[in-house]
Amino acid sequence: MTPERLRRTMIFLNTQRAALVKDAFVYQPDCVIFDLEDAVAQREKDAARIQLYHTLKDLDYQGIERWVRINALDSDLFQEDIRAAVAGGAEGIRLPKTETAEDVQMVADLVDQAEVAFNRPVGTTMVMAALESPLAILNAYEIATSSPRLMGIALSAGDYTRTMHAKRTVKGLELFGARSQLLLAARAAGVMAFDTVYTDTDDPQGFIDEVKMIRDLGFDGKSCISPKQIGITHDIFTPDPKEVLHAQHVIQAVQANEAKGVGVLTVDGKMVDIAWVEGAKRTLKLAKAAGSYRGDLV
Ligand SMILES: CC(C)(COP(=O)(O)OP(=O)(O)OC[C@H]1O[C@@H](n2cnc3c(N)ncnc32)[C@H](O)[C@@H]1OP(=O)(O)O)[C@@H](O)C(=O)NCCC(=O)NCCSC(=O)C[C@@](O)(CC(=O)O)C(=O)O
Ligand SMILES: [Mg+2]
Repeated sequence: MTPERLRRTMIFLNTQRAALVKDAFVYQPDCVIFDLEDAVAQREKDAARIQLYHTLKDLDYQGIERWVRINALDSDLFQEDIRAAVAGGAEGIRLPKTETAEDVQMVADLVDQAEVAFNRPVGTTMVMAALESPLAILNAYEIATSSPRLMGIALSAGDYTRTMHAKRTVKGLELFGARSQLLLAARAAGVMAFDTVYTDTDDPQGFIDEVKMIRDLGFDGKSCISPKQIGITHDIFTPDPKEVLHAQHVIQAVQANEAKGVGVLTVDGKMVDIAWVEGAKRTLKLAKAAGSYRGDLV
């Protein structure tokens, strides 16, 4: 249930605002998230859900993956949100404020029922769990392994810092433990890992620094709130030509030397062995997906 594709950017769209929703594909994010939760005013929830259904049915997002952030499980809205998302044909559902594996399993059961009710292929709608509290972070591995529908887990720092009584800072020390635990859980479970939104849209340097940091930590992508954040994130997640060349050298050299019975060697002045090959392949996959590598090593 984790179709391999790039998910470097997932931009939130307030489903209440038709103008945002109708043009979002022009910014070319990897994914959009139609928000029915916190961005939508309480009295507009039903209108937003109806708009969501028509958007999913009628607008061509040109291959951009469409996710729906449903309302949380402590509301009386999420069941109808799931039905509208599945009926409209969304690729996935993002569950906010996920706390336990059972939360995901309950949503997965409702998705099963909706797929049958609306004649969608059973098992095709993905689920992503947003972890927004200390309990969620402590349960990260159980959540990450909770369902075959689960594509990935995402950190949500706004609610996480609120529930931790922490202060959101530019350097992000307050998120270090949560980011590490979430990543460990995602990698151990074999699902994707997404970092939280950066809310200061007028601080490009702070955003750049944060995206570089989360890329280096190992995240697959970032939740975004503004079109300004999409190009920056894609650029940072695209390996530069030197990295692409080095990755090719590593794969070719390790393969050639393996045949000669040599395990460890020097490539471009750096020691490498078989352990470096997977990272090199990941670099080439990212470059290939971004159109900057056209070779056949991956
Ligand atoms: C912040 C602001 C109001 C600013 O608007 P402004 O209009 O002042 O912005 P400008 O920069 O002036 O816009 C320039 C041009 O881009 C267009 N444009 C702007 N934003 C766009 C967009 N998102 N998609 C497409 N288009 C867009 C705009 O229409 C204009 O187009 P045009 O007029 O044609 O020039 C706007 O961005 C916005 O609504 N963002 C999404 C907010 C949202 O959904 N929050 C909920 C999710 S987070 C959360 O809940 C916390 C979380 O739960 C997170 C977790 O779970 O991970 C946790 O706990 O941490
Ligand atoms: Mg939140």
